[in-house]
Amino acid sequence: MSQTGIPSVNLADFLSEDPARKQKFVNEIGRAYEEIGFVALKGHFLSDELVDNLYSSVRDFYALPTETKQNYIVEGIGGQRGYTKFGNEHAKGSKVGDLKEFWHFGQYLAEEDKAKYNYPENVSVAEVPTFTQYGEETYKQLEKTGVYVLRALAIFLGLDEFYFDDKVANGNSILRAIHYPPITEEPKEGAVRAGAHGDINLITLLMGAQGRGLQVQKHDGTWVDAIAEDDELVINVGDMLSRHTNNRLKSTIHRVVNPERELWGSSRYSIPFFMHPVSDMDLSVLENCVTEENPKQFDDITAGDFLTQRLREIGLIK
Ligand SMILES: O=C(O)CCC(=O)C(=O)O
Ligand SMILES: [Fe+2]
Repeated sequence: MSQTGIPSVNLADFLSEDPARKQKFVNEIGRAYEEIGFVALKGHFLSDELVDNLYSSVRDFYALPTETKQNYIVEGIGGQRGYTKFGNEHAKGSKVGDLKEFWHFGQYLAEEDKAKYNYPENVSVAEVPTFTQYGEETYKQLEKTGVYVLRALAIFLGLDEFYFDDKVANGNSILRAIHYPPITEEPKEGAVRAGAHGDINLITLLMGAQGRGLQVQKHDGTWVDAIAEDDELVINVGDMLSRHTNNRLKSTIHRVVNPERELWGSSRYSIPFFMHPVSDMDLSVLENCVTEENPKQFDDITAGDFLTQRLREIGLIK
């Protein structure tokens, strides 16, 4: 167990040559996802040095004047690359904007694949070149970590181990560097740093859950803090994977609460990696996840159509 009731797992078990250790990881993460939908994971591919370097360039970027940051807003792509300003995104079903600004890095395609996927180009920050560089390195290491997590889940679900590999290769994943600025006055209409929501994607790998703030809702409706240890990523199931598995794996509602008043003056930084498949992945419920007790719960849809629907619901596409 990590500090808070979110089960801890170690990817080194899955990567070991010992089949019993590998299966132990599969069982642990699978059971955790059938229950709380979250784990804290050690043994990932990010070095401490890369994490520190990325955070310091993230801080440098957000310290730029607002007008400079706004030069990096890309119109017409629902905030999928570059900068999104404070208050723009709200949780599905909520009317008040979250108390955050963020930046999106997207997939790094080889030149010859660009026409096939038609993703928006990544944006470089002239004032903080290291932000661009460490963002790309982190994107690739988190993507690699995510591929192994999905392999473990494929085994757990009784699929071929490599079932997800070609669905996430060149996928529409997003690395989001978030800044929750200091709170200067009583937030309007109960606005919080991040309103209660489920993530849209297959799985989310979150750097930066070390401080208090992130809370996860249990089946009984109560909230528990999710606080990771220094070397842990918090990894949760998103709505795409929950749909595909007919809700056998749970996309659990979570939020980021405002700190107590004494701590209003401090920022929170966090960096989730939203792992998406390619847009044409069929998210239709897997046959082996339909049983008499759990009949098919979701209509057939592709990942691309599901994403568009959800970006509208959270205010990123008008
Ligand atoms: O800031 C965090 O810890 C979590 C952010 C989050 O849940 C999200 O952006 O989807
Ligand atoms: Fe989230």
